[in-house]
Amino acid sequence: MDIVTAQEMYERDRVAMEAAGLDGKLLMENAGRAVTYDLLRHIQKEHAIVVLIGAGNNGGDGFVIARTLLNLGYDVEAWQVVPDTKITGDAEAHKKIFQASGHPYRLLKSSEDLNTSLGCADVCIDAMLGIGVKGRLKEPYAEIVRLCNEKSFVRLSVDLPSGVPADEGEEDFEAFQAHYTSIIDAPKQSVFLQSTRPYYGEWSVVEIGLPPQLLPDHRRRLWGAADVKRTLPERDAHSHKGSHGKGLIIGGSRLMPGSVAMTARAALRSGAGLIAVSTDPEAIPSISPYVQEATFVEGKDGGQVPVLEGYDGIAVGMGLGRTSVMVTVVEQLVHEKETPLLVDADGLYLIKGFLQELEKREAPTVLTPHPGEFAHLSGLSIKEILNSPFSHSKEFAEKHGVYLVLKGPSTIITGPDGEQRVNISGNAGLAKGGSGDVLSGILLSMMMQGEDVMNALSNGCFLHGSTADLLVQDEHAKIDLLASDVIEGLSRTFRTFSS
Ligand SMILES: NC(=O)C1=CN([C@@H]2O[C@H](COP(=O)(O)OP(=O)(O)OC[C@H]3O[C@@H](n4cnc5c(N)ncnc54)[C@H](OP(=O)(O)O)[C@@H]3O)[C@@H](O)[C@H]2O)[C@@H](O)CC1
Ligand SMILES: Nc1ncnc2c1ncn2[C@@H]1O[C@H](COP(=O)(O)OP(=O)(O)O)[C@@H](O)[C@H]1O
Ligand SMILES: [K+]
Repeated sequence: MDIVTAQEMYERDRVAMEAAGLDGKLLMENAGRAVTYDLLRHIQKEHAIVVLIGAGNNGGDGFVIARTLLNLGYDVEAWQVVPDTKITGDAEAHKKIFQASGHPYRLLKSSEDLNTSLGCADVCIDAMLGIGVKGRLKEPYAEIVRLCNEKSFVRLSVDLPSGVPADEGEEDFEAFQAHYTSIIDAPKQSVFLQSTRPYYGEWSVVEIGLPPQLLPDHRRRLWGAADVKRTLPERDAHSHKGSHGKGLIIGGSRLMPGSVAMTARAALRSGAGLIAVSTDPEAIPSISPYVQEATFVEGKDGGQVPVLEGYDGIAVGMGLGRTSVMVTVVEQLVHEKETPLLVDADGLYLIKGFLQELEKREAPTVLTPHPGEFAHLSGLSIKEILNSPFSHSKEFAEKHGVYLVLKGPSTIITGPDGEQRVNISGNAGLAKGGSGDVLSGILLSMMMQGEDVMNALSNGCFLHGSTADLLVQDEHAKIDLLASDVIEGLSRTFRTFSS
């Protein structure tokens, strides 16, 4: 499913109208009706409903929604919150159809009148502003939004919660706090940002009849279960352990043995053929009982710098520490151009001095930072990253020729050519030490088994998160879930996808 900016959404509508001949009024009818039937899941027949209608096309959707609900026999009060002169174009056409259907609307004159009406409502449908919002809300919207947010009714938004910007990069806003948002055609960037995501509440996307083949491809997609089903490599009946990748994991130290142990076990649970671990010899006794299938490699001259040849993929950084020996290891990895490389945790700190050289690697380089680590790598502040994760990820990945997995509740995976995928599986049970180590193991394993790196990374992120989601449905709560539980839960997720 495509993820769009406001501009890209207007472009999709324009293509539908100009290239496919879909009339704007028809699109609005489609949108309004699709949203109505979606919202009905949250409305009961005995509910008193208020529909708030704003000045633009989002308000036009509101007239369609109010008409459809009234035609279906629901108890609806339609409030136009701007003067008649503000309702123009397709929205005005739908206002006329609404009136021709014999339905009355109320015009906002004072906020007291509206407040009385809101006081009697069970459900409030916000069709005030959508992707056309610019800057902070002006009156009367700002006051209405404040009134609505204080009420105890169910708040449902059309396309976007009014006031929420569609695009990343906007910091200064005030918005309707929806319990549920019915998104028209495609999720906007703000669905995935830390600051704007909470305003949407739960959400889903309704289809409005745009012609898929004609729509521009912005190469920014939400990666879902259907994509995983379509692209997850099948295990060939005639395969042997060498067919599924021989991986090397460099990490762990005397005081941090657990991280590399989890990465190795997660890689094996995700299908890697062979896993070798290069770690501090003192850490081996605590790692080996946890991953009996792994082997251990000794560095050159008995030291900690391993031989890097002979692997299908290498992961470095988990629990590695930041000593000068490790700088040498990372430097050699950067110069070892032919093996796919994944860098996480301490590895990300150590690789900063070699960023300019990554472009020269022939095999894929994957960096998996959380926002704090990305701030260190990029020199940006965490706030800047959280405000504009799409553009900063893209710029960084293109500049350094790397795959970037920017982790968080919405994880953004960016390729060196700027293509982006977003994963939203997972839950706050993953917000714990070790979750990232498990993800690294899964990603290493996926990269060794599939040819397409973007698919491998997107599938790995999805499987990691959806395992956590499955686990909190029955066996665990978000509070007690451990990273090691996710490793053991992978079997269940893989069975779901291979059945
Ligand atoms: N064919 C299509 O395009 C389809 C579009 N569809 C629907 O249309 C929506 C987009 O419609 P849109 O472009 O009319 O924008 P929308 O969000 O309704 O608002 C525009 C109004 O907001 C006002 N305004 C702006 N900022 C403001 C502020 N800070 N504070 C106060 N007011 C502010 C602005 O005022 P102005 O700046 O012009 O004075 C203008 O009057 C989209 O989200 C979807 O729901 C569907 O029907 C499918 C087909
Ligand atoms: N609130 C959350 N919702 C969904 N996924 C989350 C959440 N918090 C963390 N995660 C996921 O958990 C992992 C945490 O990785 P990371 O920050 O590197 O953790 P650590 O370094 O502690 O192992 C990432 O895959 C991230 O996407
Ligand atoms: K809205």
